[in-house]
Amino acid sequence: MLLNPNHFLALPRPHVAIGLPAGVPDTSTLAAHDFDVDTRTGFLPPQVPLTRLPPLWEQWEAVLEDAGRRRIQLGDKAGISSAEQESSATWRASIASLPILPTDDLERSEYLLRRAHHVLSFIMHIFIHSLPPSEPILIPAPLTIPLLQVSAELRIPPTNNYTDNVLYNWAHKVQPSSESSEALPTLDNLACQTLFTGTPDEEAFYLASTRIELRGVEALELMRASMDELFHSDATAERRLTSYLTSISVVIRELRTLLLGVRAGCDPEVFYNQIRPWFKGADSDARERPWVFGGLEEHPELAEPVELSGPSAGQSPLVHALDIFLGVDRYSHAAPSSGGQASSAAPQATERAAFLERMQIYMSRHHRNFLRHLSHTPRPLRDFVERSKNPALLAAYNESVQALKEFRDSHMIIVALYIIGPAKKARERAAAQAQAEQGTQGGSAPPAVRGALKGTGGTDLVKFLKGVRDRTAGALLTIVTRRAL
Ligand code: HEM
Repeated sequence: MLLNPNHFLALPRPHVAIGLPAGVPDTSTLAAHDFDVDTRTGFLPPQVPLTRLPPLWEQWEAVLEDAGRRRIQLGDKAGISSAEQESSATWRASIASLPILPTDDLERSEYLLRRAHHVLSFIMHIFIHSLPPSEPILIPAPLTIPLLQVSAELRIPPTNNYTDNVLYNWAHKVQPSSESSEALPTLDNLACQTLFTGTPDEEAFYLASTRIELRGVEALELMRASMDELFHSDATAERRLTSYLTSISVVIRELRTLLLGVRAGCDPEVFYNQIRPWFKGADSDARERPWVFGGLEEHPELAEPVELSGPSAGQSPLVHALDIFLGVDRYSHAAPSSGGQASSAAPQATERAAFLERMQIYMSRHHRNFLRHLSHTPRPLRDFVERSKNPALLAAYNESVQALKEFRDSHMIIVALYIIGPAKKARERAAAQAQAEQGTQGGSAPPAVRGALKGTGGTDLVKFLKGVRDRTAGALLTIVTRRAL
């Protein structure tokens, strides 16, 4: 959807470095003045994200479409045919021969920039992961320069992220009737715009997150209402907060059901072997090949990127918001100085805090600001609940924390099913193959399956996820009633 140039949203975007003049609202997106959090769709944009860039950048769209048409395969796919390899090489060569398209006119619109990041980051991941494993990763300038320019404008790294493949990747499955003019996304009418593999499994994987974001809107609304009550901090506020927290725990339990629902459409083996490898960032490449961004020497204004993790639902602003609102962030991934029951696991806690803070770099700057705003509230919920000694309020708070802990329990089950199990099978296959080839290539497993399992965000995933889950449980408050004092 392209906006009429006279529309207020088509006003020039604020300069990324200078910002807005005093008193001028940020209209770069529909809800930018509210941290781009829509009251109806939360962190998802309320309208279908732009599906195609204007003709000036048509060549990028055509390259992405061509990748889908050719069904480009992973460069290290077992048994890749020479026809598939040739097709990949031809596709990659078509990128190298593109002109370096200017991005100046994209910079007038947040929507154009987001579509450009979506298209270019998908192309870059396909380029990199379709390369034969023995080849160095040299990304050509017609891709790197515009991607780095667009990323600098959006203030996010140049890799494919959760905004690209979930938040700004939705479409209607069935076109709603023209009367439903708003055409908001709904849980049962969702599809994706772009996929790496074209498989229904990949779509089901993204849509599990899309549904979680959408169902989470009610939790965001309850958080907002709770913050109003924290302002009043009286007996009525305690009563209302108790009710809001009870409702939040119901929503979190539904998020858990939606998370587990991924099993209905996404096969673990397909996910692990065909889908997940496209997500890898530079920090989870087992071969540790550096990603070399071509053309930088001609563009001294562009910095060599250092943040190169792949997409992860660890970049979901909703889950971060729940952590921050409930105050479990200080427990689930806090730096050791934050005190409380958290202080015993100091070094790992710092690592976790660092990871989750780092994941915020990959979010849209509006959502990042929202989380920062939430974490700097002068009236934190947890402190109020603790001080109140109101047993019903404490119980309702604990119910929400418990629900979040159970969400993370289920997340561990999903990770075991989708990563740990298939990785074990892959290791066994590799070992059997190595054994069969013994004498010619030696008996050790190939580097792709050796060592601790890494998340696409680059974590030692089992240790990391267990730690976050256990520390969420550690945020439960002990119920000491007023009468007992
Ligand atoms: C098949 C489905 C899923 C798999 C295999 C999976 C896997 C992982 C892995 C490996 C990590 C470790 C961090 C990293 O390095 O990326 C992670 C983190 C995380 N994932 Fe998932 N995930 C799945 C679905 C989801 C969904 C649907 C959500 C919610 C929108 C979610 C939310 C998170 C969060 C918030 C983290 C950060 C750790 C935490 O706060 O607990 N995941 N996930």
